[in-house]
Amino acid sequence: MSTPTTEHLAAGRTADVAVAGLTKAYGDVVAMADVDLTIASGEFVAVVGASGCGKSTLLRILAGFERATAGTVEVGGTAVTGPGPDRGVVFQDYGLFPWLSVRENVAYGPARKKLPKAQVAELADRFIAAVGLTRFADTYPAQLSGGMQQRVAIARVLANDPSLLLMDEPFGALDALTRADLQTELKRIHTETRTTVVFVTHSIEEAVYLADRVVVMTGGASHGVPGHVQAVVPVDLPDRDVTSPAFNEVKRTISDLVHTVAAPA
Ligand SMILES: Nc1ncnc2c1ncn2[C@@H]1O[C@H](COP(=O)(O)OP(=O)(O)OP(=O)(O)O)[C@@H](O)[C@H]1O
Repeated sequence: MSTPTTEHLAAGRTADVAVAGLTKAYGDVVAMADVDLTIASGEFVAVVGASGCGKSTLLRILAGFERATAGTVEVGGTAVTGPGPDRGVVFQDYGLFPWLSVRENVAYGPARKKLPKAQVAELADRFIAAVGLTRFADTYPAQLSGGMQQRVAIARVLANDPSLLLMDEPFGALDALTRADLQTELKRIHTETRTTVVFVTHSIEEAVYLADRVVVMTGGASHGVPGHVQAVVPVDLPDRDVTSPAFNEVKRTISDLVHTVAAPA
């Protein structure tokens, strides 16, 4: 695979996020209650927590796929009332169009915006290069490995120039080496674009490696207490050496918080 291009990845749009008093109930079950969270423009925030604590629910509400039962969500100062092109979403399953080539998948969003053809082609090529897939631009998703398909999914979302990138376990289905590669690339892309990122993961190590701050959620229906934010941990490390004592100290702090059992309401 070719080395990803670090040039020409111009800073994209970026937005702050304000979540206040967010509550989501499914019938009688309150999945998540009273979540407050502010994210600065350009920040990378990871969300961790045990299964069922409401991580994906929070992300889906930010994406506008679901409406909150109570509370408010603003992205870039505008209330979220549904999905919008200002927010790009990457899931664990790549969600590519199998009948389109890599280039056509990445060009899809810009083409729908009716940008001039040359600009669409330039955008597609730039983001395909950014994820290291230039040599594969004319191949189809079925011909690519899972890691390569997820690179295409990331390029496709970035080509739409979102101001907020929402990622739900995007590397969860990948083997450890591919996952590490994509983490490094995402970190580099974030450094270059400064797009605000909210990244849901089960891996505390991945969260500490990638994020400026880690939101720890606890609770959930099976705990008898709604999912909520237990703590927000800043990752104040000069580098992200996963073997360093400082890195492991932050991991331990977060792990202890994840396993905090909230008192039933
Ligand atoms: N469409 C739905 N209908 C009913 N309950 C739901 C629905 N979606 C989510 N829930 C419930 O809301 C709670 C939070 O779910 P959510 O998927 O957000 O948790 P999560 O932290 O992302 O879990 P996981 O780590 O397993 O993906 C769970 O108890 C879940 O059963």
